[in-house]
Amino acid sequence: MTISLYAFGGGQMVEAIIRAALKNKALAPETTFVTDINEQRVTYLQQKYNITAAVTTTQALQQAEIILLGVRPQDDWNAILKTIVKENPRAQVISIIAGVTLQQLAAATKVQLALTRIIPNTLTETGFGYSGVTRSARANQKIIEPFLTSFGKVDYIPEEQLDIYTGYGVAGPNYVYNFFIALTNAGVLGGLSRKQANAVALENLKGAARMLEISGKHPYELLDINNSAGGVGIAAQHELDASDFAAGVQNAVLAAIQRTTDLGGKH
Ligand SMILES: NC(=O)C1=CN([C@@H]2O[C@H](COP(=O)(O)OP(=O)(O)OC[C@H]3O[C@@H](n4cnc5c(N)ncnc54)[C@H](OP(=O)(O)O)[C@@H]3O)[C@@H](O)[C@H]2O)C=CC1
Ligand SMILES: O=C(O)[C@@H]1CCC=N1
Repeated sequence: MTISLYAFGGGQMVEAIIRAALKNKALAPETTFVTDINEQRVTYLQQKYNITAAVTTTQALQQAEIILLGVRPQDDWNAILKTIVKENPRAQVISIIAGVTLQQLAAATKVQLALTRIIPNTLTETGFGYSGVTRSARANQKIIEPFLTSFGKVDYIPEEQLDIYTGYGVAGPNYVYNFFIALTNAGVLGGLSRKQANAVALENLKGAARMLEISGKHPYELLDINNSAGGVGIAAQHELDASDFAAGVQNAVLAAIQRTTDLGGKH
């Protein structure tokens, strides 16, 4: 069964959500509406997904079962919330805005909305990737859950963990993409073609993830299997241990968490 949706902001994340939810039949094109201050985005979404991506469609907003707040923390979500209170205060309102708390969202209106805060992952179409989710007391899990699970796995977490989830989990693919680039460049540096290096790295990435999943072994145990005495693997391990590799990744995650909190705190 599909649910009607009205999204404010039609950027990268909303597009990724809609693409997966339409594909998984949680949304139907005729009851999916997106509004964006950027008219080119509206036209693009309309043409690509056959949805009604209109600049103003008050009736659609009034009838939407779920309203998605898809703008950035720096955008005027206060004004959007006021519009929702005026047009459809009974809808389930889902905010994907990084860092902005339920309390901050609630403070923007006098009426208590059925608010849920989620931090979705751009891996929407893969079936992988967790959304961190925190519901307010008025949110209706039965209504929102089929929609949420149509674009990823759902992890209900305390709100104080959402910023950590954002910097670590949702920005998570960024760290993996960076590792992939570093690794494939190493293959090319060693003398493989770009095509070969990409193919080998992708298989290793998928295979190593699967090994971690099915073996139940700690990664140190898996490293033991790969490192023979006085051999190749341990020579590489020595260089990695002497480098800033681990600290670099950890500092990047901590910076992302801090940035999430800072962005929310600005409001
Ligand atoms: N990308 C990601 O991986 C993730 C993003 N998020 C969250 O999703 C939200 C959107 O991020 P993302 O999609 O990457 O950003 P984008 O910049 O791609 O999208 C935001 C869109 O909203 C538009 N916009 C701004 N103000 C308004 C308004 N008042 N009414 C309607 N539209 C408006 C912007 O237009 P214009 O550009 O012209 O200002 C832009 O098209 C953010 O809050 C972010 O924290 C959460 C999890 C992951
Ligand atoms: O960069 C961003 O703002 C989004 C939020 C978390 C990951 N990407």
